[in-house]
Amino acid sequence: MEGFDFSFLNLRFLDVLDIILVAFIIYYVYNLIRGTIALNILLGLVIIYAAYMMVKQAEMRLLTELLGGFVSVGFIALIVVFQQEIRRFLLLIGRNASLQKNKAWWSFLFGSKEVIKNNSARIKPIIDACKSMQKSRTGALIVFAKYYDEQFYQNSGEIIESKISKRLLESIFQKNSPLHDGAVIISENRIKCASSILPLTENDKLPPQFGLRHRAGIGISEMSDAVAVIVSEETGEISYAKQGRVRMNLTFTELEKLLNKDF
Ligand SMILES: Nc1ncnc2c1ncn2[C@@H]1O[C@H](COP(=O)(O)OP(=O)(O)OP(=O)(O)O)[C@@H](O)[C@H]1O
Repeated sequence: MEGFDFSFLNLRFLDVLDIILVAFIIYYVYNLIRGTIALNILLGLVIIYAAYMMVKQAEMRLLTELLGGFVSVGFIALIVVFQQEIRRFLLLIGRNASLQKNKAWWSFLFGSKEVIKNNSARIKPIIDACKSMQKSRTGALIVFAKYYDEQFYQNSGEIIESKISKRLLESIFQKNSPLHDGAVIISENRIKCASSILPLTENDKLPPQFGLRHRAGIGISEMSDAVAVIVSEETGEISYAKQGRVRMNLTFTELEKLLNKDF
């Protein structure tokens, strides 16, 4: 029996590598936009492109002309529509490279146990503040930004530039405080600013009890490399938003683990 003839494929090692790298990029981009509104937009664009290819094959001239118009400006449209995702993608690549370097040096100099101890010391005041705000049903939105875009965050907020402290966090979010509305932004191990107004997510599949605070936390995690911790004023529940996805009803052990990983 004759076998299949694959000689027409004429694959070189570099072609295989090429395919693996493209698959890796597609997987990475999919992971980045999974669960966000960007995935729907991307699907829309893929459908338009597939329709264009079909009408072109079928030689339907009017439709080809019409859809061709979209496709020819496709690259620019992609940049405009996915401006925030591209920005997040580039930030992640850049930040990951430098963070990995720092972590490696830190472990080399002080050993990995020291890293964990150091992280716990940083995170403890935040966890303690969340515990106390949960108890007193004080709503809070705390954003941990790996890259601190000063202009963006401070536009609407008040500059704080302070060491992270439980009492400071509690006082900011206290209902009578003039700074309690909006988000506190933590970056580079400091409370950078408070009362920051963030972009709201447009995700329409969120639980109905999610109001503006949750939407703002999820929104910032969609458009940047930041993660957000949300303490609900209504229920005291702790939620955690990362890359546009949200984990609800966290215990403090879970919150500590997540912050240890991401912050
Ligand atoms: N764009 C925004 N950026 C940051 N914070 C915001 C924004 N919009 C609203 N907030 C904050 O959310 C608060 C209103 O929260 P809302 O009750 O709508 O949220 P929620 O998600 O239902 O949370 P909760 O469970 O705490 O009620 C405002 O007082 C303000 O502090």
